[in-house]
Amino acid sequence: MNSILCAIRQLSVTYGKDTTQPAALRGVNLDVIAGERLAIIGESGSGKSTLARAIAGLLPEGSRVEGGIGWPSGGDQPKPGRDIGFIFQDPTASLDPVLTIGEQIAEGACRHLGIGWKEAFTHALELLHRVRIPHPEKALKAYPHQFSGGQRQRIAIAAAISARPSFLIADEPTSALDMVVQAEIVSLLDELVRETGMTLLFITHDLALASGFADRVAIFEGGHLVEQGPTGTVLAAPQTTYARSLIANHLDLSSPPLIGKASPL
Ligand SMILES: Nc1ncnc2c1ncn2[C@@H]1O[C@H](COP(=O)(O)OP(=O)(O)OP(=O)(O)O)[C@@H](O)[C@H]1O
Repeated sequence: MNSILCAIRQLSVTYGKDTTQPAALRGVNLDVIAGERLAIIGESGSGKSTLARAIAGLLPEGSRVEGGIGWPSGGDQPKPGRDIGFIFQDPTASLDPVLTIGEQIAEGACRHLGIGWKEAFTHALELLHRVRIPHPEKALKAYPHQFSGGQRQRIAIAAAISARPSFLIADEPTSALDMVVQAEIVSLLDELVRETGMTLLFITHDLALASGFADRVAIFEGGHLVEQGPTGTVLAAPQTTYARSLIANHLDLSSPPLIGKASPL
């Protein structure tokens, strides 16, 4: 049986000092299993990004946290950038416009893998090949504005995995991209995770997208985790009204999964 990478227990998060502010997450209990692909699904404001930030230790100062997040395999809270790679919705915001692509990808490797810049640039070049950026040697010296949105997200993925994290969190990584590019990015992530054995937490509001590759889904509504289970089971026999309505909406739209696996939708 696979081991638990991250054990979330009775986790509640409230932003800011205002005690009248409703909690963004309330009493969440969830295990992330090492090596799995777990999709976090819910509509806007349901607390998905808050969960991701809490796991990565990236909540803003002043956030009130109750309950806890444990890492049963031992050691300290994993470090973002080194142990946890993070991919954001908007690659333009996550890449620095004044640094070359090579510098941005090499930086993580240099800082966390204990290698020098020269070796880190070789590593960056390999990663650019791996995420299939055309003319990688040229791309190393180029700047983010010289690439399309989909290519920028590939570069952001290369930067996120540069320090060889064992846990990758992708927070709506495809929502700023068109459908075809979305499918390419999802299949790239799927491939990278399969090759490296990384654990993937994939946040999306798109159930059809998640159904194509996630092993398990966890559905959030209003800060509560309302349902979780193997993807096929939740889709075939949802237990809550909310999950049923999410699935029904997709059935109405006949929205196909974007990649791979047989779709129960
Ligand atoms: N930095 C912040 N300060 C104050 N409130 C916040 C902050 N970030 C999020 N919130 C609030 O917390 C709640 C949950 O937000 P969160 O971003 O986690 O939801 P989400 O499901 O990821 O939404 P989306 O899909 O739109 O990104 C929302 O009500 C949001 O307004």
